[in-house]
Amino acid sequence: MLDVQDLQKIYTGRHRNVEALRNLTFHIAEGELVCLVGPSGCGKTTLLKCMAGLLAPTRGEVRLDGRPVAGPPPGMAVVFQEYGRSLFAWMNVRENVALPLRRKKLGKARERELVDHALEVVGLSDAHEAYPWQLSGGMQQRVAIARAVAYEPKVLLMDEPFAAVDAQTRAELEDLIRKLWHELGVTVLFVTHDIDEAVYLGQRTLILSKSPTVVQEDLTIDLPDERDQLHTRSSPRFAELRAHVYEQIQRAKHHSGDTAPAPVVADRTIEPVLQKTES
Ligand SMILES: Nc1ncnc2c1ncn2[C@@H]1O[C@H](COP(=O)(O)OP(=O)(O)OP(=O)(O)O)[C@@H](O)[C@H]1O
Repeated sequence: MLDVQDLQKIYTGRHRNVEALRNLTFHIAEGELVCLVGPSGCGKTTLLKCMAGLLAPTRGEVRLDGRPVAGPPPGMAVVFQEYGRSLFAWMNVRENVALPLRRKKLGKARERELVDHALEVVGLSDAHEAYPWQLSGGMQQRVAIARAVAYEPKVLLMDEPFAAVDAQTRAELEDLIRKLWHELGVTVLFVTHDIDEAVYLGQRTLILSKSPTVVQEDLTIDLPDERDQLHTRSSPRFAELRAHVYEQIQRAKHHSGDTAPAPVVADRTIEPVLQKTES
C-alpha cells in the first residue's frame, strides 16, 4: 500500500543545508494503523509532507499502491496539529467539512450525505451550523477529522493532531481515531511525540532517530485490539511497551544517521511480559 524507500530530504539554504531525513525505508500495509514517534526536530513533519506529496524528497521515493507520489495523491487526507489554521473562520462547520468535496463534483445530494455521515461519526451532528470560533479546541479538531473522513480517504496521515488539546479531550479523540479506523477500514499513519499515545493507538510504532534521521526501530504493539483508556493503560504489557519506547527515544536522542544507526528491525516484538516473568 504505502512504501517509503531510501527517503532523504535536504533543505538547501543560502547559508547552510539541513539534512532532515537521511535514509528512511518502511512499508505500511493496507488497513494498518501505524504510529511514528521520535525526538523533537527529528523530521516527523518533513516525512509526512513528503508522503503527502507536499514536499519533494532529495532522494528516494514514496509509493502509494505502487505508484510514485509526485503531488497530493487522490485518496489521501492529512490532518495537521493546527486545527485553528486549517479551518476557515468565515465558514460554518458544514461548509468547512464540505470544502474538499467540491473538487470531487459529486452533486449536492451525495455531498450532503457524506458531510452528514462524517459529522455524525465524529459526534458533531448538532454543531453543523456553528462557526469554528464558537467551538472548543477539541471540537475544532473533530471538524478537521470530519473533513478528512468526508473525503473518504484510503490513507489518513495525521501530524500530531492532538498536541494542542487538553488531556481529557485527547483521550476521547484517541478513541475516536481507533473507532474510525475500525469502522472505515482506512490506513492510518499517526505522528506523535507522546509516548503513551504511540503505544495506545496503533498496531506498530516506528521509532525515528534524531536528525539526520533513520528508522531506529519498527516495534509491534501486541496489545489486544479491544482497547480502552482505563484497562489498557493500566495493563502490565502497556507499561512494558511504554518503558521500551521511552528507552528507545532516549537512545534516539544520541543516535542519528551519522552515528552507527541501529538496524531497521521489521516487526520486532519485545518479549511478552508473561514469558519474562516466568523465566
Ligand atoms: N523549510 C525548512 N527549511 C529548512 N530547514 C527546515 C525546514 N523545515 C524543517 N527544517 C529542519 O528540518 C529538521 C526536521 O524538522 P521537522 O519539522 O520535520 O521535525 P519534527 O520532528 O516534525 O519536529 P517537532 O518534533 O518539533 O514537531 C529540523 O532541523 C528543522 O529545523
